[in-house]
Amino acid sequence: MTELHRDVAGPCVAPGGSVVTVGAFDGLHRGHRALLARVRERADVLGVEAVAISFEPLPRAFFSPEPVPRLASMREKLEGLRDAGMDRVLLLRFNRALTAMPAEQFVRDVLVRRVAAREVWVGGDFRFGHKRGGDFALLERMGAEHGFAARAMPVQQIDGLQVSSSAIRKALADGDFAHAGRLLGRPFAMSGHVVEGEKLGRTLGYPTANVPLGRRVTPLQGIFAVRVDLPDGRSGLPGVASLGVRPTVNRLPQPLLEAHLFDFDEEIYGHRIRVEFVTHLRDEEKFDDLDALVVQMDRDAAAARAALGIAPVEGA
Ligand SMILES: Cc1cc2nc3c(=O)[nH]c(=O)nc-3n(C[C@H](O)[C@H](O)[C@H](O)COP(=O)(O)O)c2cc1C
Ligand SMILES: Nc1ncnc2c1ncn2[C@@H]1O[C@H](COP(=O)(O)OP(=O)(O)OP(=O)(O)O)[C@@H](O)[C@H]1O
Repeated sequence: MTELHRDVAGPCVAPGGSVVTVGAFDGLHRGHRALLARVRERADVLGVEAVAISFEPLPRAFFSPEPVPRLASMREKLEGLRDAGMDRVLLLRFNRALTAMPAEQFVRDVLVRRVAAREVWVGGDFRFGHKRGGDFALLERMGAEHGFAARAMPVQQIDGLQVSSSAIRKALADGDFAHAGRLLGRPFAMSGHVVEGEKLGRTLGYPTANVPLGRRVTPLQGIFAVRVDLPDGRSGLPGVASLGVRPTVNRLPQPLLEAHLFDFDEEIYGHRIRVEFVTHLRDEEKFDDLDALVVQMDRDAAAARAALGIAPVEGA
């Protein structure tokens, strides 16, 4: 069981201490996973806890006047950190108080007092604390004083470029799913619970599993060929999905993910599904009427089948 903490007060790890890493960890890309694997490995060698310290909301989103798209929801991040073998996750509230905290105080209060760090692993260019005043050199200096070792993880690169959450957001915004997948080390996907829709989709010939994304700012918009995993273990089910505000029917205040699975006729309300994005087919459009929308949905479904390498429907 991974333990989760949301505040900075008081010690929380076993007396032996911990091997710890710190960062935003949005998307858990190849760089993050290499770092977390090293933390797990070193914690096993020392016989102590493996701890990840992260922040919510994402620091970048806290500071940006523009909405910053997220690669993963908070829940997906926590699941990913657990799957990477973290014994404990400190998910600190990224608020004014935390941004005002000088780097030295973060080291003393959080790394030393709260998680009793024996080793701290970060990427070599990692910055932290008020006005990004803390860097690797500070960790080394303060580690010598407080009895922990600062360790720099070699930067993970693909095609000579540093793997980063920002680079993945950009690749997705450009529709370059292949590049995003290379940086992530797996295809980009979103998970969520299926809720009931207006049931108009089935009258149009395209029943959809509707997955609300809450206030999450998504890095994608449009119509996609997708593969869907169900909680019962069935995976890679082919389909076509729309992620948008549905301007034709009734414009929604928040984007909704809707997936139509091919040759599938089951109730999956309430199930948590994972939608993997394979190809961006087009942007969302406002049609004059539902007939025009259905003509386009037929084209989308055919294009998605082709993109997924499945035979076209007879007579279509
Ligand atoms: C393949 C596909 C393409 C879609 N394209 C658009 C679109 O371009 N514009 C739009 O307003 N809605 C689009 N939608 C959303 C439909 O309007 C929506 O699925 C329909 O209203 C059914 O809603 P319901 O699931 O709440 O019944 C698309 C849906 C699918 C499955
Ligand atoms: N490519 C990488 N190789 C090794 N470590 C990395 C890499 N990218 C990030 N890290 C480290 O992982 C931790 C979490 O990184 P964080 O999510 O804050 O940054 P990021 O992935 O570079 O995202 P952003 O693009 O938003 O800055 C930090 O310690 C960071 O230095």
